[in-house]
Amino acid sequence: MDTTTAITADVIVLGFGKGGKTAAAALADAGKQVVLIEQAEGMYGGTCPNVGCIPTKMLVHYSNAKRLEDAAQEFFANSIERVRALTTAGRAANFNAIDRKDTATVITGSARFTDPHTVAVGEGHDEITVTASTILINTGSEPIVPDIEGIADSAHLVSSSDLTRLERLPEHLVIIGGGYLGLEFASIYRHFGSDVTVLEAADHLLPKEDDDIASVAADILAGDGITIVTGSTVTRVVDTEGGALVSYTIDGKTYTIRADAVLPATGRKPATAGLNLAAAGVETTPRGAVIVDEFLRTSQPHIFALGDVNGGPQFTYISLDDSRIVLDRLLGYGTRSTADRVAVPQTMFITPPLATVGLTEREARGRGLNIKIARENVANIVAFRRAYTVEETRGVMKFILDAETDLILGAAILSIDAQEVINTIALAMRQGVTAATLQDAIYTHPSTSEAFNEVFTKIIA
Ligand SMILES: Cc1cc2nc3c(=O)[nH]c(=O)nc-3n(C[C@H](O)[C@H](O)[C@H](O)COP(=O)(O)OP(=O)(O)OC[C@H]3O[C@@H](n4cnc5c(N)ncnc54)[C@H](O)[C@@H]3O)c2cc1C
Ligand SMILES: NC(=O)c1ccc[n+]([C@@H]2O[C@H](COP(=O)([O-])OP(=O)(O)OC[C@H]3O[C@@H](n4cnc5c(N)ncnc54)[C@H](O)[C@@H]3O)[C@@H](O)[C@H]2O)c1
Repeated sequence: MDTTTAITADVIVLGFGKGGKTAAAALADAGKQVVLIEQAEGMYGGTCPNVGCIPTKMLVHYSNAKRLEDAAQEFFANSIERVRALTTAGRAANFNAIDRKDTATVITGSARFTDPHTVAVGEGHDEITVTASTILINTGSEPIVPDIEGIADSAHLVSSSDLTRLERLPEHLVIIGGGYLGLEFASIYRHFGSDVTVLEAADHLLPKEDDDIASVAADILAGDGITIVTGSTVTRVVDTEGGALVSYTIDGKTYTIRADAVLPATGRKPATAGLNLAAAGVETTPRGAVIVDEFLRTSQPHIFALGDVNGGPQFTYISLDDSRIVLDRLLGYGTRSTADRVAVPQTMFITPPLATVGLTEREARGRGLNIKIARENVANIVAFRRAYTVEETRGVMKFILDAETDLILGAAILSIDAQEVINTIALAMRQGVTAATLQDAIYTHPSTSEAFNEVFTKIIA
């Protein structure tokens, strides 16, 4: 007897990520029958509000609020509890925002394709199949656990998700990889009171940034007591009664450190393994990313891929922008594309945060551009009084300017409020606003934007 439940819809959305949920809501509001399939109840709303941006940024906030007299473990546990409250509320709001619509349904279970128009959830008697003319893949990405002897079986292995809900503050956290994720957690856990070691394979930290910016960031992290070991190859993790022993080599010499918790932060790969994309005829790269064109169409024109799963930059706002492109194609004029993106900023939420946009000096010189460089340390920018009022004068601001047109080609801002003011710079770059205009603008006082009144006069090259 066939007990499979078969549903027909207009649109299936696989995964509750930023792009998928935004598109699902808009399509349902436009009268389409939408089925959104999410594999885990704990992930309604996707990575960002549950185990990504939101809990980590709340942990940045709490870890920075900790005073010397606060008991580390108690303060940490209270902070995690507040994070749990916020993520729980967010999850319910996200679920209701879709499932309460008359034309939308959320199904919970892991989805896999059975043919180009059909997706199945569950097994045997519990199987549900959904067929639709349009399918959006928005299954995100998952951490890469590096191929290091003993790491996968270690009882001390933790994921980034674990670090947003741990019950006990680790005494010593070892982080493998000094990228966005690794350095944010290094900063958070160090401020809560853990000893933190970052083992980075590259010869120096933040190799994509200019050396002058990377070295200020490295000095700030080291000044906060984070041990950063660059040029290191982690070879082995061995569990002992006293914790995990993590061995690494530098120039052929082996060192071993003890850890309560070991976080691999060596990148995230698109989450496509369980989707049975072959049944849909959807092609992937060797890394498992769904191959898309600039309109986010896959090798099957009725199937789109949004967010981390399509191998683009792994940021929530990129997934959101992906939804704008797909919605424009499904409900609008079909002209919007990834090629429209100019000056997309990013922020690493260490303390203070490092926000960047556009070209680095190295990239600009590599392209043979005629540039000038404005740069000043935060502590030396007299107009930046806000930094003194909040007692955080660490950092640097750097701008790469076109020497002929005075247009901004790139920026690196390592300072308080960097995550905010970088958006002004990105807007200026998109709108063709010159450095002189930003320098002469009226800003509120005391504010971080005021630094622009001065920093553009600090031409160093
Ligand atoms: C710790 C951390 C901190 C971060 N901080 C920031 C930040 O500050 N700012 C920022 O912009 N970005 C940040 N990011 C990156 C950001 O979270 C991601 O780029 C973004 O969430 C990706 O969204 P998405 O739409 O691609 O999918 P996701 O939000 O990842 O959602 C995909 C969903 O699909 C589900 N799924 C997977 N497979 C299946 C299946 N087979 N069937 C059904 N459902 C499935 C998953 O459970 C998940 O809920 C952070 C990431 C991490 C891990
Ligand atoms: N604030 C944010 O926007 C934010 C925060 C966290 C994560 N994210 C997103 O999540 C993605 C994943 O972050 P991530 O930090 O894991 O990846 P990443 O690619 O940013 O950094 C990985 C780092 O690990 C190093 N590495 C790789 N293999 C190694 C090894 N075997 N041993 C030691 N070091 C090794 C790399 O040199 C690199 O520095 C990022 O691309 C980012 O887009 C964004």
